[in-house]
Amino acid sequence: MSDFTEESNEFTLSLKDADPETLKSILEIHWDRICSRLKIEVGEVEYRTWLQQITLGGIEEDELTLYLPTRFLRDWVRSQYNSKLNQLWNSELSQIRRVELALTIPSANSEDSPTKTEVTQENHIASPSNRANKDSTQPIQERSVPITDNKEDEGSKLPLQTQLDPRFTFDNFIVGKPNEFAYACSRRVAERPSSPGFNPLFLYGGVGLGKTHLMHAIGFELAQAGNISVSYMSAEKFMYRFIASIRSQSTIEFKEELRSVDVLMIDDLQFLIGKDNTQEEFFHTFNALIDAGRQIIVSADKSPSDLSGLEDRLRTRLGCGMVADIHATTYELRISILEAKAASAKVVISPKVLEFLAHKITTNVRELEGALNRLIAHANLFGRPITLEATQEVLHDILKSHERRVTIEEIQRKVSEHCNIRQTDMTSARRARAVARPRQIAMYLAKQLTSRSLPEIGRKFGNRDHTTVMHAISRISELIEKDSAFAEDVELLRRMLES
Ligand SMILES: Nc1ncnc2c1ncn2[C@@H]1O[C@H](COP(=O)(O)OP(=O)(O)OP(=O)(O)O)[C@@H](O)[C@H]1O
Repeated sequence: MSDFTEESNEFTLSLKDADPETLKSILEIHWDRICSRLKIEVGEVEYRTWLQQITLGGIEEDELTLYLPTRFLRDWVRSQYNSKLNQLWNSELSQIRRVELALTIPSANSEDSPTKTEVTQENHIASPSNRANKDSTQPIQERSVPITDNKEDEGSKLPLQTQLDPRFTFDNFIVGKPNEFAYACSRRVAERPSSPGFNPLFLYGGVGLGKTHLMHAIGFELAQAGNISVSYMSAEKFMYRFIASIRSQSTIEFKEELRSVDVLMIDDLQFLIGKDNTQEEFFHTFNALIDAGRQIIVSADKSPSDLSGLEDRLRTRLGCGMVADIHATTYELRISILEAKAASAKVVISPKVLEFLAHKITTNVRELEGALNRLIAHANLFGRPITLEATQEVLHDILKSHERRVTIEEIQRKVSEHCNIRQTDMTSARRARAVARPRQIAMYLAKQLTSRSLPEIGRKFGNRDHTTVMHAISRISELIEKDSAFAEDVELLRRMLES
């Protein structure tokens, strides 16, 4: 960092003279700052959908390369964010005059083969999000990322700024079994902050299930109610600001500012695990606010009692108010969320596509939303209807990461459920069409989705001969050819099983 002059926000060292390691660090620092700005400018959801997957490449003369994992993403980023990326890079480093967007894994003969000399492993730098995971256990003093995300030191930037995302309101939060309790508690706090029993409000649950959304919704509701000062920040931001205030000798102002708010919201508290000094500071702030009758809202990925690594006294106090968990989404909730989001984007998407997405992307709502946004953008960009085929093509990379091995038993169960027959009929001797046809479908899918041989499949279906399996496969293939409704049904089953 010695060759970085903070005042001029420019590197005294010429980029072309820098050794690869230094060059890498310089670009990483700037990329971190650009990403922070992009997040604010385009919003968290847009950022995660389109820009998070960008990785930093090398630089040649005045041209910097950024990589994207798929052609579609690259084209989209090129069409929507090219000038923004050029402008941000140029304002960060005036020596960069052009940003080139390329595909991550260039094949030797592809039209996307990089022409730059710098496309080497050595110069291929992970995106800040990837690196953040790796670095999360590193103490702040050892980080190479600057603790400010602006030219000014954060510590001298008080008063605190609250960045609430206007899209995260109660109105567009879809309520279902897994989140109804957390939603009700959040509503209650928004209506009557600092009520006994609800202070602090501790929201917890897995990644991307709506904790931040609910916190912002509470913040908006309270801010709209009038004279209430609300401060929202991630635990990470809290730490950066705290450390920056130490550096700029403005800790007293920082503390006073924090303690003057009516409502303090700290997101992703688990980040403070292992950061003892920041935890201590947070503990004092927490006590001062609660004692003064102010409302505190905290989110984390685990309940207070499971947040091992946080000091006991802090965990105990965090659990003293209302602790509300958000469970993993159910299929029904995912469908409702997709329907609501498609409706608000004023796009008609067939129920089959929504069902497919809800079956396939089960981990978190952020991913589900990102997938839907991508589909909508694709449909708008190319004027093509959103069919199941288009969905699979456009979401290729997302779907791939959700792929898993399917067993013959799962196939039998899913097909039985779908066709309304008993699972035992998959292995029974019954030959009535109502059971024989689903059994044939299951055999066909077993051949498609598993690596089992025909005799093995036969054995799993009540010790049938391999010729019976062969007959089933050819019969189903024939029907798929002839009957498009039947083909669609089998296709839906296949995609559900792959989810
Ligand atoms: N029930 C819901 N209704 C509508 N949108 C939702 C719902 N749950 C989550 N989302 C959306 O999913 C995205 C991710 O939610 P959010 O950022 O609140 O998750 P989180 O639990 O805070 O995740 P993290 O653990 O990563 O901080 C947001 O865009 C949010 O609007």
